[in-house]
Amino acid sequence: MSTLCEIRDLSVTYDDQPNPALGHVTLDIAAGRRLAIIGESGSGKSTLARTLAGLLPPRTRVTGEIQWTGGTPPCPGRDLGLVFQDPSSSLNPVLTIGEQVAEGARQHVGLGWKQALARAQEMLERVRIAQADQVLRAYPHQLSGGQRQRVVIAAALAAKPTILLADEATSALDVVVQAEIVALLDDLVRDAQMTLIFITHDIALASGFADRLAIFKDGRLMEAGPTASVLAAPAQGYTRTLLQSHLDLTSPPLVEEAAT
Ligand SMILES: Nc1ncnc2c1ncn2[C@@H]1O[C@H](COP(=O)(O)OP(=O)(O)OP(=O)(O)O)[C@@H](O)[C@H]1O
Repeated sequence: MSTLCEIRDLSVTYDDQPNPALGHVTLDIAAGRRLAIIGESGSGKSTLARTLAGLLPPRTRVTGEIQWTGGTPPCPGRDLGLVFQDPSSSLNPVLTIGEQVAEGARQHVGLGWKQALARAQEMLERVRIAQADQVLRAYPHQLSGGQRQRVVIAAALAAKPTILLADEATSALDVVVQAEIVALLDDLVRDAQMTLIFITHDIALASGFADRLAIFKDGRLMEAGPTASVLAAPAQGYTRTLLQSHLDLTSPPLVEEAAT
């Protein structure tokens, strides 16, 4: 298993803030695997995502190191596809779906419009949008929330990035659509052998498909490890609380001992 990136003692403090949003984070991200970054609101998950994508606001103070295999950080949109929580705000209401999905391939791969539109249709088919040829000509408001998020994923994949970073990508969707989108992401990254960084507050959702979990609280990495090890023997009381808060009479236990 090769390493995509080594994060060492990373601290990030926003310009107007006295305290760091992330403090002394050390974490390895394995290439071609699925890492879930888990934490409650304000724990620093999106800050980590922005740092990895090179999208922090100006004057943010960053200390520590991020070493990327290959030396240079990935270019967002080209090497690193981004999917955020709210598909409505990721899509431009006055551009067709085709234009928006094709844009990444045009801008980052240098395809002409005709080829980029063909790539867009291929991507819409890959994210299992029915009648992709017609959807190319549709506008975002003509689609459901789940379809819009599939479109955003298609746009993120249009330049064929090697990393997909999904920040609360399913949180705005209902539970059934959420499960479909997670299954889709899982299939897509397996097929293309991409690295998936899946950010969520939902440990149960993440545990279903991530290879590794990294648990954050108050800007600190509480623990990280293979999903099965973290579930079977959480090292931190906080992780145990997260796991136990997902146990109820209708869901199967995540922790073996909790079943007894
Ligand atoms: N642009 C910003 N300027 C100043 N402070 C910020 C900025 N973005 C985030 N913060 C602060 O940094 C801390 C971490 O926020 P972050 O968004 O990374 O957490 P999160 O775990 O992603 O939370 P959520 O799930 O609510 O998005 C919070 O205290 C937040 O208020």
